[in-house]
Amino acid sequence: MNIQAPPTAAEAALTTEPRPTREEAEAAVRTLLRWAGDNPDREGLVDTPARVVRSYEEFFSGYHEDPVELLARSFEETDGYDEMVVLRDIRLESHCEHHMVPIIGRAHIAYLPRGRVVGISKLARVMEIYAKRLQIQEKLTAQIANTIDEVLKPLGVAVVIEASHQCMSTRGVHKPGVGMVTSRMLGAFRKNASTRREFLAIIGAPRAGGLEG
Ligand SMILES: Nc1nc2c(ncn2[C@@H]2O[C@H](COP(=O)(O)OP(=O)(O)OP(=O)(O)O)[C@@H](O)[C@H]2O)c(=O)[nH]1
Ligand SMILES: [Zn+2]
Repeated sequence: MNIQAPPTAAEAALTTEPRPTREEAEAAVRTLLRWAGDNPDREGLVDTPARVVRSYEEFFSGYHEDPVELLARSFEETDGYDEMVVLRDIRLESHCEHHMVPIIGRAHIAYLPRGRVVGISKLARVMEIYAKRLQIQEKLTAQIANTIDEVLKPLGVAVVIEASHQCMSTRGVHKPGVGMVTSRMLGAFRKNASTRREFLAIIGAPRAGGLEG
């Protein structure tokens, strides 16, 4: 089952191209090193293309994982627990799709179970899968909420992300300490103001700055 948003025409076109080999990826890093003005053959840089490619495997591992499969295992034995479940302050590390530099912050994920609950680590893992792709924060927020909603079919889902974008702090406009806050509220969290307020009170006020660490 694939319930993710259908790929755009541009994404679909890219996925039909064969994945480059490791050697091709390393050669691309070598080109960037030369373009930056350095000598890729000097001692300190000779292993850098291989290191960068290994880092990319880690940063972008989310393209090879399926968040739907992850959430498939859920539990019914909850003695009728029907209150909000909130995972607060989940460390978030992603990369912006415009500049390929880090987005660092935290996510808060909540849902209102409809009979079934899921292992809490799985909510953080869903976030990880989408975070380990090239992202904009709005899309990341929506993807996490939509996947939980469509697989678990709870009474409601809420996702809030607070993050700082290194493309805004270390380059371009150079504004460190700026926090971007995005949210996606579905079901009861969207329709019912008191449910939303309860969630927002639990996670506390967004903290601008102090997100880079
Ligand atoms: N909405 C949104 N914008 C983002 C996100 N990450 C980066 N951006 C912005 O994407 C925009 C890309 O703008 P461009 O003008 O194409 O690129 P640029 O010339 O590098 O822009 P500057 O960053 O302003 O120097 C910038 O305004 C970034 O701040 C995100 O998660 N969400
Ligand atoms: Zn960026």
